[in-house]
This record gives sequence, C-alpha cells and structure tokens, in this order.
Amino acid sequence: MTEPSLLKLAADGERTVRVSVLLPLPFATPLDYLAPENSVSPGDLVSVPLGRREETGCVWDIDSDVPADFAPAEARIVPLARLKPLLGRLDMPSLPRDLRRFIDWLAAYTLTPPGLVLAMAIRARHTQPTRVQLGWVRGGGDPTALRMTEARQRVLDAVGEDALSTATITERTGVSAGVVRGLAAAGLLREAPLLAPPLFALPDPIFHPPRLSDDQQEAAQALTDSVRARAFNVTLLEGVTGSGKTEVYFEAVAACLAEGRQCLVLLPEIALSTQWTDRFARRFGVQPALWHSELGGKKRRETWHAIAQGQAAVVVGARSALFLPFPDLGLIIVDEEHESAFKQEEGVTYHGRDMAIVRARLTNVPAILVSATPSLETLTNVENGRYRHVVLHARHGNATLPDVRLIDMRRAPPERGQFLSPVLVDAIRASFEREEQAMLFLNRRGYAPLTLCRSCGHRMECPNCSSWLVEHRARQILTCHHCGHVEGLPETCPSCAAESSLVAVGPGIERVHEEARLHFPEARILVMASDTLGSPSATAEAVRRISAREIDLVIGTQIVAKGWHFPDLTLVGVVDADLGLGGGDLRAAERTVQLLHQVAGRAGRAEKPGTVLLQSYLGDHPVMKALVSNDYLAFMEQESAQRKPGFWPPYGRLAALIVSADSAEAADRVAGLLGARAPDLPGVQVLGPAPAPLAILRGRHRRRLLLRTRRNVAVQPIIRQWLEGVKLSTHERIDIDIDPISFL
Ligand SMILES: Nc1ncnc2c1ncn2[C@@H]1O[C@H](COP(=O)(O)OP(=O)(O)OP(=O)(O)O)[C@@H](O)[C@H]1O
Ligand SMILES: [Zn+2]
Repeated sequence: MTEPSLLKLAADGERTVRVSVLLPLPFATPLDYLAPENSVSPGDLVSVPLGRREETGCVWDIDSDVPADFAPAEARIVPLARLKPLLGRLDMPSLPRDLRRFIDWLAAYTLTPPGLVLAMAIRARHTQPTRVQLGWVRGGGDPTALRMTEARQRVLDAVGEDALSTATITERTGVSAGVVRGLAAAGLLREAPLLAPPLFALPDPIFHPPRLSDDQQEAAQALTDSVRARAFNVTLLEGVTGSGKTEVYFEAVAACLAEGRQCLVLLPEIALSTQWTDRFARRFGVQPALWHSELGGKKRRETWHAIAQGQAAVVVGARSALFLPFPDLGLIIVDEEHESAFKQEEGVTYHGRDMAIVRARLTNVPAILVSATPSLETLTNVENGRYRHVVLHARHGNATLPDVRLIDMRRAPPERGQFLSPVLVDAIRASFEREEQAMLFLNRRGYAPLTLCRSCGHRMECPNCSSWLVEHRARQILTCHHCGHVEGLPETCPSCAAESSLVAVGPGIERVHEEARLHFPEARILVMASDTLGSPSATAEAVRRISAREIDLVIGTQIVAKGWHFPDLTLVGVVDADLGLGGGDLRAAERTVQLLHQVAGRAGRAEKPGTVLLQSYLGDHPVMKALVSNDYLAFMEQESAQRKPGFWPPYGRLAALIVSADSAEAADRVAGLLGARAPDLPGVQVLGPAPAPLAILRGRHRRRLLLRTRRNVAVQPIIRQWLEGVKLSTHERIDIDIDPISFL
C-alpha cells in the first residue's frame, strides 16, 4: 500500500493563519492548527499532529473569527502562539463545499459529532491511489548528440505527447528496450506519467433509448425538464409495478449526462442489483460505478478517486454514496424510496432518503424519489405541495396488474404441521402444468423461529439478547438473528433434560422448502435468502437460472421482492401475509402493504397474467383489503387519518433515546434519571422510559424513551438541553435516533 504523498506547504509571505481542521474522530468541533497563509484551502485533506500521532483531517475553515454564540462551550479558542503547525497537505482531491455543508448539516440534525460524519466521507482514504506509472515522451535533448540509427528514429517517431511505456514502444517498433534506454540517457526521451485508462467509461445517453409510451414520455419530460433547470426540487415518480419507472428515470439520467454532470442513484440493496446494472448497461452502453460496503479496498479507493475527479459520471450506490465527493453532481435519484433499508441504524443513524434530499438541496440539484408504494412522509409532501408528482398509471405493454386473492387460513387450513394451504398447493401445481413459474414468499430465514421443549415448555433463547434462537436445519445450528450467536441443536432439553422433546415451532423458508419438496418432488426449486445468496455473483447466477427457466419454484425472503423481472413467473404465494403486523410498530401496516405489494408485483410482468395468493388469518384487516382491491391510496388515507390526531409522523416528530448499560440496574438508573428530567414544554411529550422490546441486546440492557413533538418543534435543541450535564460511566450509553423507524 502506498501512502499519498504529503505536499509541503509553500509559505506565501511571512504570515501564518489559524486553520480549523475537522478530524474523523468524535470531537465536538474542529481543532485549530497553524499554516502559512494561502497554503491550504477549505476542503483540503491535511495531515496534522494529534498528541503523539499523525491524523488525516479536512480543512474546515481558515482564519475564522468564530462568533462566541456559535462556538460550543467546550471549544476554547487557543491563542495562535500555542497552535501546532500542519504537517502537510495530502496529494488528494479536496472535499467540495456542498459535501462539507452536508456533513455539518447531518451532524447537527442527528446530534452526532461532525468528525464521525466526516469519517464516512473519507473512509476510502485508508487505501490510497496506486502509484503513478511512468512512461516516455520526447525529451528536449540535442538530437545530434547521438548517431541516429533507423531503430532510434523509429522510437522517436512513435512517441508523441502522451507517454508510452517501454513495453508499448518495443511492441510497436520492434526495437529492444536498450534502444529506449539509450535515447533516454541522451535526453531524447523524458519520463512522464502514463495516462491511466479511465476506470469508468462515459455512459452514452443515446446508446439505446427505449420507445416510450405517451404516459412514460410525459413523465420523462417532466423529469428531464427539472434536470435541465439545474436547481433543487423534489419529484415523486410513482407508478404501479412494471410500469417502466426505471426506464423513465433513466431518461433523467440521460439528461444529466447530456448536461455533462454526475448523477447518483441510490438503491436499497445495491449488492443484489445485478438486473439493474445490466439494464443500465443495455441502455447506456457501459456499466455504472458501484458504491457499497462490499466493495473491496482497491476498487473502493479507485472508485472514490474517479468520482472525485469527475470521471465516474453515474454512481449507483447504497446510502453511504451520499458522502462521495462529487465535484459536479447534477441529479440524485432514490429508487424504492419507501424502503426502510435506507435507514442506517448503527453508528451514525440517518435516513438515506431524507438525507438525499438534504444533499440535493445543499448542492442545489433536483432529486427524484421513485416508488410503486410511496411512504406516507413522501405522499404528505406531495399533498402539501413541497414535492412534484409524476404518475405512471399502467403496466408497460400488454402486461396487466396481477389478480390478488386471499386464502382464508381458517377456512382452508394446511394439514397439521404444515404451512401451505391446499388452495395454494393446487394453484402452484396448476401453474407448473401450464409450464409457468411460481414463487413462495416468507420473510423469515432459517427453518423455524422458535424451538420449544414439549415436556417443560422451555424456549431456546439467546444468551446475549432477549430473543428466540432460530433453527437453521441445513447447518444444524440454532442462531440469534440479532447478535449472531450460534450453538448446536441440543439432543436433550437444557432445562428438564427430557430426550427428543425439542420441537420446531412455526415456519422459516427452509421449512417451507421441505414442505414444497414433499408436494412437488419433481420441481426444480431455488431458495433465495440473504444468507444463501449474499454475494452479487451468487445472486446473478440465481437470476440467470430463473430467467433461463432452469427453475420452477422460487422460495425466498424479502430479497425476492426486489425489482426482479421474470417474464414467465405468474404465481406468487405469500406464506404468511400477517407476519409483519405484530409488534405494534408505528409503521407495521404501512410496511406490510409496501412489502407485499412489491412481492405481488413480481407476478405476470409480461404477456401472461399473474395471480397472487395471500395466506392470512386476518382477512378483514385493512392491509389485506388494500392488497386485494389494489387501492394503495385509500389505505394510505386511513393510515394518515390514524396518525394525524396523535401527531405521529409525518404529522409530528419523533426522537428515540436508547439507554444501554452492562447491568439492568445501571440501565434503570440512567433511564430513570432521563425520565425525571424529561422536558416539560408545550407540544412536547415524552413516552417512557420502558424496557426496549429487545430488552437485552448483545448482552447490554436497554431502555427506551420516545420524544414526540408537534411538527413545528425542533427536537435537537430540546434533546441537547435534556442531556446536558447527564453524567455516564464508561459502561453506560445513550444513543439518539432522530426520526426512528425501528422500535426495537
Ligand atoms: N418503453 C418501454 N419500452 C420497452 N420496454 C419497456 C418500456 N417500459 C418498460 N419496459 C420494460 O417493462 C419492464 C418493467 O419496467 P420497469 O422495470 O422499468 O418497471 P418498474 O416500474 O421500475 O417496475 P418495479 O417497480 O416493479 O420494479 C422492464 O422489463 C422494462 O424493460
Ligand atoms: Zn443474540
């Protein structure tokens, strides 16, 4: 690994200035250093002394007179004479101004030290650009200094302004490397950096445009207009599954390319998006740049640099792509905007969709949110005129929306110990007979969610978390889906020592697979879950096999809901449509409709019509009614009517405080303390403290408090004041989650 070269700071006159440098560490503010005047600019990455270490940071401000009311109390202004000098500037692209403002904004909004947000932006620097390769150009030496043989002349004719490597020269001219060395020694050739071939070829906006329907054309026009206007605004692109939303927003990407600017597309599960990138390549002639957590070190740093130098024109990424240093960003698209996967729950907690809009605003470029089932937040913003609305009403071509039907599990129950109703089994058989493909969806990995002792009732629980262990029969283990704890399946009950008394309760997809094999011994079945299909190549292979009709039945967790397009897939069976509704989460119903609608949307996307069967015990539930009648908006109106009176989001604001400690007593002490000094303000309510649903997670005891306010109340100052002076021991923590979407 090569370190980036450290550039000396050129002194421009005598004066030195105070330079504030933000370090990727949990400090409340940037630290001040000294540098010669005009030697660095804001955004430059620099090396600084910190104690006995050297750290890389980013110049945040120069010679600022920090106003007293802006500086937090702990930011003491150190006199110039006591400041240490910068060690040098890294030979790397600087962070653009809009990105720095975004980092500050996000830090303030999420109540995170800004350095920790910066760390997300410059993580890629840990692995630096590969060393520059050198080649040869014409040198300024005296041509008569050397006898001009024919071989030497051939070399001089071959080299031009762009450097060529020795290997290329000898290959092109047929001379030996010695001739090249001789010319160099005589000064007739000079070393110069080789131009690296660009890592990402430029996508061609007119490579292969589709012929759009009138509806699509109108939608595309609205989007491309806003791209050309080069100003911030947000548009919701809503359209039923299979209506061509992707084709339509590709037109906006094309417009952005035509403007010569960069474009960022956020997808919720980028590592699984091979179908998306292939489509992109068919439309634009080349692959886009990818950005996600699984990118390897070399690829990661090369991509970071290509983006910083404006060479990567289209970046498709996970939420972390919001922190990339685009020098000329022209458009941000968030596909599947309703997805909760955009929320980062660990470390800095932020919502990728919401922050995409913030970034678009600070960069002053348009944002496009895309969904078949938009979130209530987004619909509300459309309603109050903050977002524009562009709608695609029908599926593309001759495809029709699938027929969604309910299987009432009380009336058509499965056989004892089974999970598929005879109605569903018959429907699958019928689709095999028509030589069509079917899919079974169950959002639960493993074999069974609970293992129970038949004689004493003991439940197999995680030793580190308050949760059940999930059996994975293929691997013969019990595992915790929260902390990853793994143990073998015991032969006897650990509590009463009864033999062979442990039974699996409830289904996971492994168990549904087992049952499907029983019903359809001949069928070619493929199981798709994040633990069996983690890597992009495994996913690509699965997609290939389904598309090539090597598979009759797909059984999967939520990864099968993603934007897949399989023309021969006509039947989708939802094994447990009620699954997401338990737990009392604010958005449980909304999320269930969105997920099941998305799954249902995989059926009948081409010529053959599709059918969706929902197995449910709650046929009268608004969620089931919405799915059967395919009336999403009516459902969202009910949702809205339920949330409005209590000022639940999006009609009010929420922030969660999660207390965790190494003992229940300590957790109770801190939670009690917070409860006792909870803010007492108009329009503000504090719920809790209460044990978190996951009262123990990874061995830590957890309590939750929920702050709920009217929409017009800013929660950050309230929380800052609330926590001021709260002293914690090293084993106690308070995590803040602004706009929480998980209530575990
Ligand atoms: N104008 C068009 N010309 C040719 N093919 C099209 C056109 N519009 C859409 N399609 C095709 O129809 C299928 C569905 O389109 P697309 O995937 O863009 O829809 P979507 O709304 O994004 O779907 P979903 O929300 O279900 O992921 C794709 O195979 C797409 O290539
Ligand atoms: Zn656990």
